[in-house]
Amino acid sequence: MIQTKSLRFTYQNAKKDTFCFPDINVPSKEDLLILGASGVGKTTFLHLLAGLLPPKEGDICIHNSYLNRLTRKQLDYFRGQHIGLIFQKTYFIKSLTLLENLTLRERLAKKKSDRYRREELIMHLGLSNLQNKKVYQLSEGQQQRLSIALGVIHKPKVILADEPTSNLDDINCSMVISLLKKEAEICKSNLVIITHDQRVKAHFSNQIIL
Ligand SMILES: Nc1ncnc2c1ncn2[C@@H]1O[C@H](COP(=O)(O)OP(=O)(O)OP(=O)(O)O)[C@@H](O)[C@H]1O
Repeated sequence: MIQTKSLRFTYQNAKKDTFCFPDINVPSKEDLLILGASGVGKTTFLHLLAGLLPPKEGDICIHNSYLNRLTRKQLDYFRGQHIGLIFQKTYFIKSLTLLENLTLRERLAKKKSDRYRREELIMHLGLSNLQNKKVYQLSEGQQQRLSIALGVIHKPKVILADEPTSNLDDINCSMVISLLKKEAEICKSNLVIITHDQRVKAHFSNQIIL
């Protein structure tokens, strides 16, 4: 469950006015697509939901925890445990294998190593025959699927994806959306996607425009 109320944010030293974001209320296991023109503040909003930026005013409540009331340390812990972030560009450790990157992500989330979960995820994402390859040996599309795996390996309560399809052709765009939806279903998570990719609209009934 994700709820925000009267959320406002200003970048330090920025010329732009304060961002005022609409209130959202996403019940457990539901999805939300956030659309909007370039520069309107989509990534900023996503970073607020992830606890990466502190709001100037307002509340962000995720599964009964108010992010704006947590200390920095509590917030880092909460994010590691409960938030799955999928960025447009993911920073892997390219000299490690796909499997080693996943194991490392589990450790950083302070989750128990779960071999079954790793194998399940690798299989769902069609990466089984690549698990021992170094990341630099993977194609762009394979790296994109690994970035989804890294975002959801720890079964987060909320999956936040920033423009996950913008560089993809139509076939890969549909595949990435259905993989994200499937993982959200398995993890019983909320899936929130921000995009200006109009192709994604058809896949989500719950949408807002910033
Ligand atoms: N760290 C920062 N400091 C100051 N201003 C910033 C910072 N990050 C973003 N901005 C500004 O805030 C505005 C919103 O940026 P944001 O990245 O949230 O937009 P967006 O809707 O995600 O855009 P796009 O679709 O192009 O990725 C932009 O005008 C941007 O220049």
